[in-house]
Amino acid sequence: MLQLPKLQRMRNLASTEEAYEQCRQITAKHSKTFYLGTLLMPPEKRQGIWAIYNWCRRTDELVDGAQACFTTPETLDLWEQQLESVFAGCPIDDTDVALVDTLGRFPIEIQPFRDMIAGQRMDLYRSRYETFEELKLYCYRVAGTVGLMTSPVLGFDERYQTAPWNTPEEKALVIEQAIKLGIAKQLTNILRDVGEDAQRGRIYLPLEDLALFDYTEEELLKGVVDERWRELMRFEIQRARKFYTEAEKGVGALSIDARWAVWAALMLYRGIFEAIERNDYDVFARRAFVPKWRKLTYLPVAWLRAQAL
Ligand SMILES: CC(C)=CCC/C(C)=C/CC/C(C)=C/CC/C(C)=C/[C@@H]1[C@@H](COP(=O)(O)OP(=O)(O)O)[C@]1(C)CC/C=C(\C)CC/C=C(\C)CCC=C(C)C
Ligand SMILES: Nc1ncnc2c1ncn2[C@@H]1O[C@H](COP(=O)(O)OP(=O)(O)OP(=O)(O)O)[C@@H](O)[C@H]1O
Ligand SMILES: [Mn+2]
Repeated sequence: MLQLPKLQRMRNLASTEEAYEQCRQITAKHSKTFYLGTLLMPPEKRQGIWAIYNWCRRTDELVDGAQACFTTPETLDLWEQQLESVFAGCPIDDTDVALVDTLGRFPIEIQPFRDMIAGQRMDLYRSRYETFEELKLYCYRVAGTVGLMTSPVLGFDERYQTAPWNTPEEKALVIEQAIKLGIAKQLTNILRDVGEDAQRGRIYLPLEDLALFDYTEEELLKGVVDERWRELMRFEIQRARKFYTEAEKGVGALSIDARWAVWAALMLYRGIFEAIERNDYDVFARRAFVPKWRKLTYLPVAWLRAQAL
């Protein structure tokens, strides 16, 4: 039996406040959009999101970051052991201290975290997706899971909780909508990063879609932008927008003090599609992003949307 190196707990771990500050810095550094979103929610909830964001970022960096070339399946096994330790209340390193504290405050389950690691394992051995169903499983694992991780922190509106129509089926529907928001954002991320991923030999767009528009893998890897490519991108964006539309129905079930943040993060991320369209679908030569001034115009609209159930 392969003996994995034992988890080595760091000696003097950070205090809880120091650990949350480290998580805040990581969130602010890696994602302006999500960081801005967390500032729109109450302190205890934003700290919990920072702790979850940091864990997700560390998980993603294992396969997507600078140390990815050293990452093996055994690395992810060790990372999963560390996760089990955190859920047992035993932090291994500094930022684990923040996640352990968050787990003590909110009813968060471990399975979505395990599922995200399973998604990262897919990135270790897969660089193509034949069908949208295969891609959807990947998107659930790396992004739909984030909706499941964060929903207990965001909380649910009491009117929604006590409403007579709030049947188990209704609750399941809202969970589905949380997952769909994650999938929608991952699909957005995939369309934004087609060029970046192609440079690493990765194509997330389903090959069945490329064939539909008579566009080849080789042309994608070369960054060919023509009418076939634009048609393919319009098709992908249209499908991804449907996931946002579904997810929007669930935002109203969240606590009112978290709805502004989620509406803002939803609109800011979906705004990347308009940036791709403004760039005439050239995601190879130009990174699509929402300029800061435009992000700010979304905030009052997100606030208004957040007032409605
Ligand atoms: C405001 C708020 C609630 C933010 C959530 C922040 C959070 C914990 C995000 C985790 C992001 C992360 C690092 C995941 C690891 C894998 C990964 C990279 C996933 C993709 C994210 C993109 O991150 P980024 O923009 O930094 O990408 P680059 O690395 O720079 O390329 C993903 C696209 C996943 C994002 C998924 C979500 C934020 C889940 C959204 C769902 C909810 C908040 C549930 C809402 C509930 C209902 C009922 C609708
Ligand atoms: N991975 C990246 N590669 C190239 N440029 C990037 C990258 N990430 C951010 N930028 C640049 O940072 C600026 C802001 O982009 P953007 O809003 O996407 O930032 P971000 O932190 O990636 O936000 P989010 O991760 O929430 O999308 C833009 O100029 C964008 O080109
Ligand atoms: Mn980013």
